[in-house]
Amino acid sequence: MAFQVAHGVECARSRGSGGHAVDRGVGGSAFVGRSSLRQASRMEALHGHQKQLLRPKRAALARTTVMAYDYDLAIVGAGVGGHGAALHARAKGLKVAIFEARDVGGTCVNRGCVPSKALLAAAGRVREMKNEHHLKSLGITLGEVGYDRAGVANHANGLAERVKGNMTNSLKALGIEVIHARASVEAPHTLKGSDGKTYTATDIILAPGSEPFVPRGIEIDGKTVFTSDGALKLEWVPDWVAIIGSGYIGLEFSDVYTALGSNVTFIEAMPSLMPGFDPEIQRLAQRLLINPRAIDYHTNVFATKVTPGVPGVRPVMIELTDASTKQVVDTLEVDACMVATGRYPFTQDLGLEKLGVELNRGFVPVDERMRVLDAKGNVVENMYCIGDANGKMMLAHAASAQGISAVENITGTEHALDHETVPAACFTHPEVAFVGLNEADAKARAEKQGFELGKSTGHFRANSKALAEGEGDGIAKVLYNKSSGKILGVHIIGLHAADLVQECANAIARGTTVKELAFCVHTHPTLSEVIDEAVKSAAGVGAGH
Ligand SMILES: Cc1cc2nc3c(=O)[nH]c(=O)nc-3n(C[C@H](O)[C@H](O)[C@H](O)COP(=O)(O)OP(=O)(O)OC[C@H]3O[C@@H](n4cnc5c(N)ncnc54)[C@H](O)[C@@H]3O)c2cc1C
Ligand SMILES: NC(=O)c1ccc[n+]([C@@H]2O[C@H](COP(=O)([O-])OP(=O)(O)OC[C@H]3O[C@@H](n4cnc5c(N)ncnc54)[C@H](O)[C@@H]3O)[C@@H](O)[C@H]2O)c1
Repeated sequence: MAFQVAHGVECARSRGSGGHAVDRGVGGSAFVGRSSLRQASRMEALHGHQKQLLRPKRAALARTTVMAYDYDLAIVGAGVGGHGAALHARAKGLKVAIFEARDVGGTCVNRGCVPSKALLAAAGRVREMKNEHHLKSLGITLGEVGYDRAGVANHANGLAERVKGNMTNSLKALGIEVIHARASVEAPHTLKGSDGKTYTATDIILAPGSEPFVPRGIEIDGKTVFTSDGALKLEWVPDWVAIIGSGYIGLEFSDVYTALGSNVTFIEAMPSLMPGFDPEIQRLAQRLLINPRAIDYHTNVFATKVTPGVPGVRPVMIELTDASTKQVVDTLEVDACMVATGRYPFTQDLGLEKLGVELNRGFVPVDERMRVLDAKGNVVENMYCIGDANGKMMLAHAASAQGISAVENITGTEHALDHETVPAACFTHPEVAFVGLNEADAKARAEKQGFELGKSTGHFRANSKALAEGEGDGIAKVLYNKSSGKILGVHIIGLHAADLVQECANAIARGTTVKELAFCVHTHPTLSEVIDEAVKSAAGVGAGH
């Protein structure tokens, strides 16, 4: 490790004040919290990072630090953010501990991305096999299609367990100490565990994630009124389910429920469904994901009171209040109600006030390098916050990218993640995905910076692969700067949009122009040619299959 290498001494292990393993330099001064040189070089060799041994920040510390810390890095929360940070820190040779109060893998693995995608995969197949018209167009006939609810639920929950196990094993295999306790900040460099112990570290990354937000007036009973936490268990498939909120979670679950035979009623506070998406994509989504399905909706209304029911005895009652007039306008009676109204940061008992930090609607304020800021806007030294808890972007891959970024900064390489290059996807059938600016924001930027905004569209209906699959619905819209050719945003709805958007995210990240992308050869016949069509048309490059 840089620390020991800089001193040219080998370290011996001893116990620190908190009862944790610490390393002491044989020369007498305590270089505590550094893993042994042997261990470190094994890890460095393992990950091919030897060249980073002499990091500027660590080398400087080596000359001055005599503080005794248990770890180089302590991470609070072993969700995808904390896990990503831990693996990268270990690859960089740091001695790492990670605290987890509940389940390794956090929301994404146990109550989010993983089980929801498993449900969507099973439900999607049911939808496809029940679509006689679609199958007939491919020349397929099928008998009656059914599904076993418990089997579908087991698929989702079994997968979550498996991924959780893999993540736990990966932490242990790399020598990362997993501490099963809730941790809170006690003082600089110091955490207090719910196990009663005190832990110290040179740097601390907070990654406590988020929990479902339930608006006032809504009573959750976990059976007839539930959040995504309850819905993912798929304990029953209600005949009629109201979904409050038509964001990512609401949309994905409307896909699952309608495929499995439920009727869905959306309740959305904003004037249109899917308010977070580009308006052109919204309109197409309405045509593909809402209108042909057993879905009705109420927009511009809040669900102000929800009273649980008793299945087969009493319905769930939902009071609707007009968002403009604030008058109660309707009461719905349904079998079940799913609340998908966003998530709140899980930061209440973190103890950050001890360091002068003021939470912003619960979110931990950070700068672009993920460093925590105090109430005066000053950096709190050695304290970072990543993932859902900082509110920059509530996505799994954003959380782990922020974790890696924080570790880069901790180990002396200045790094700021460009969130405009982070793609997002909603895994409905077909999928919706985007990266960068939406059209309104791109227009505003063009006006402000004085360039002409270009817009070019590729169509799934003109794509051989999509047509071969019988899935010719959808578009890919590319927004770009007409002077520089640089891509500002891409919005896709259509088959495998979530995979297609990656090429566009990479292009934005690298500053690739529409012309450069148009000269990159796209495989035929693949869905990637939908992007090819859009960028070729933008760049004035002839195409044609
Ligand atoms: C239904 C659903 C589907 C989703 N699907 C997707 C998707 O397809 N793609 C996508 O990108 N994102 C998806 N998300 C969002 C994604 O799950 C989150 O963005 C991601 O989990 C955030 O990661 P995180 O590490 O910040 O926090 P979390 O995953 O919430 O992990 C935080 C962890 O910290 C622990 N913790 C909290 N406080 C403490 C403490 N004081 N001490 C010790 N441990 C603590 C918690 O127990 C938890 O395990 C989905 C979310 C939901 C709810
Ligand atoms: N595929 C994915 O990447 C994915 C999937 C699921 C969740 N997530 C993440 O999880 C987070 C939470 O998802 P979400 O769908 O709960 O939140 P969201 O913010 O995407 O959508 C919430 C919706 O609820 C509406 N709403 C809020 N309060 C309301 C009320 N009282 N009555 C009626 N409507 C109301 C909002 O207008 C909004 O449209 C998101 O930020 C998302 O990033 C991502």
